Amino acid sequence: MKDMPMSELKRKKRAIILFNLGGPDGPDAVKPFLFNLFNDPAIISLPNPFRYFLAKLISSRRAPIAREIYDHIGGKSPLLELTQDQADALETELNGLDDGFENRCFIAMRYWKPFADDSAAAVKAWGADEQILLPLYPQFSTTTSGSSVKDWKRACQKVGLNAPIKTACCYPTNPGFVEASAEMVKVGYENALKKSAKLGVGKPRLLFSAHGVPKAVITKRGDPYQSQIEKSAQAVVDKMAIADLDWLVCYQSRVGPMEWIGPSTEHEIERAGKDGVPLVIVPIAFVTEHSETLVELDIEYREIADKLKIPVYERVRTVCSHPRFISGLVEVVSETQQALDRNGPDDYAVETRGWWCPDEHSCAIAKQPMGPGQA
Ligand SMILES: C=CC1=C(C)c2cc3[nH]c(cc4nc(cc5[nH]c(cc1n2)c(C)c5CCC(=O)O)C(CCC(=O)O)=C4C)c(C)c3C=C
Ligand SMILES: [Fe+2]
Ligand SMILES: [Fe+2]
Repeated sequence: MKDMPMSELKRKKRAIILFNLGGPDGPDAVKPFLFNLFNDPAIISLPNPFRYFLAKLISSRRAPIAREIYDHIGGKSPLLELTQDQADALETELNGLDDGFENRCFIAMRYWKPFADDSAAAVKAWGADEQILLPLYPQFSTTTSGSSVKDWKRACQKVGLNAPIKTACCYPTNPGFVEASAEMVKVGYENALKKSAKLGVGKPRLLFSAHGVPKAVITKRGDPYQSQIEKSAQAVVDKMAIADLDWLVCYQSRVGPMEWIGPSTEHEIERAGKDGVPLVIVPIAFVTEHSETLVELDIEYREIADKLKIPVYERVRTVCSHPRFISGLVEVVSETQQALDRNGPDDYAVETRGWWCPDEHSCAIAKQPMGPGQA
C-alpha cells in the first residue's frame, strides 16, 4: 500500500468550477443577457421590485446598442468556446499531476448559459467529493468573482450539492498569469517598436486597459479590484524588464451615468493623440477574447486612434489558453487545495468567509475572519 502509485489508489473526485461573465449566444439572447446583468444586486444594489423594473428598462434601452456591438463578431460572444478551451487545458494539466485527485472542470457563466443551476446539477450528477471555485478574473471585484461565487452557493443549495467548497479569491500577481502576459505584451511592444521605427516616430506607450467599475464599488464597498489591477500591471512591467518603459493603467467600458474609476481608456487615447505617441493596448483584467476586446478595443478605440492620427495602434491578445497561464491556474488550484486541507472549507452561509486569498494585504476578503488555524 505504501509504495502504490497515486493513480492506483481510489482518487477523490475534485470539481473545479470556472466562472466568467458569459455572453449572448445569438442576437435573441442579447436582451435577456443584459437583463440578467442589470438585475444582479452586485451590479445594481437596489432592493426589489425597483431593481427588477430598472433592469427591464436599462436592458431594453441598451439591447439595440449591444446587438450592434455583437453584430461585428457574428452576433454572439466567443467567450464560452474560449473558456471551454481553458477548461479542457486545465483539466488535462491537473489530471497529469497524479496527486490523488480525479479532476473535472465545469463552467458556470453568471449572465448567460451555462448558468450556475445547470452546472451545479452536473457537478452533483458526477458525484464530486469537493469543489474548488476558480473565477477567471485575476483581480477580485464583488461585481464579478463575488457575484459568481454567491450565485454558485445559492445554486448548490437549490440542487442539493453538498460537496465542500474552497474558493480561490484572486491571483493578480500569479507568476503564470504575469509571465504569460509579459511574453505576449513583449511581442506586441516589439512589433509596435518596429513599426514606429519605420515611420520615424518615437517609442510606444503601453496602456494597460482594464474593465472599469463605478467609483463607489471601490470607495464604499472596499473592492480591492483597482489596487489589484495596478499590481498586475506593475508585475507585468517588472517581468518585461524594459528600461524607461512609458506605461499606465486606464479603464474601459463605462456604462450608465454613475462616476466610474479612471482615467478612461478613451481619454488616454486622446492624450496619446495630442502627444503623437504610438500605442500598445493591453487588456489586463480579461483572460479571454470577447466583445470588450474584439469590438471595443479592436474596432471602436482603433477608429478613435485613426481619427487622431496615432501612428501605431497595436492590441495585445488576452492570455486565453497560453500554457504558462494554464500552469499558473494549476498553481492556484493547488494552493487553494492546501488551504482547504489546512483550514477547512468556505463558510457556506457567508459570502466570503474562509476563501483562499494570496493578496491578503489589499484584499477585502482577507479581512473577513478566516478558517480555524489561520492567523
Ligand atoms: C473584470 C471584468 C469585468 C468587470 C469588473 C465588469 C463590471 C461591469 N460590467 C458592466 C456592464 C457590462 N459589461 C458587459 C460585458 C462584459 N463585461 C465583462 C467583464 C467585466 N464586467 C465581460 C467579459 C464582458 C463581455 C461579455 C461578452 O461579450 O462575452 C456588458 C455587455 C456589453 C455591452 O452592452 O457593452 C455590459 C452592459 C457593469 C455595469 C459593471 C460594473 C458595475
Ligand atoms: Fe462588464
Ligand atoms: Fe483576494
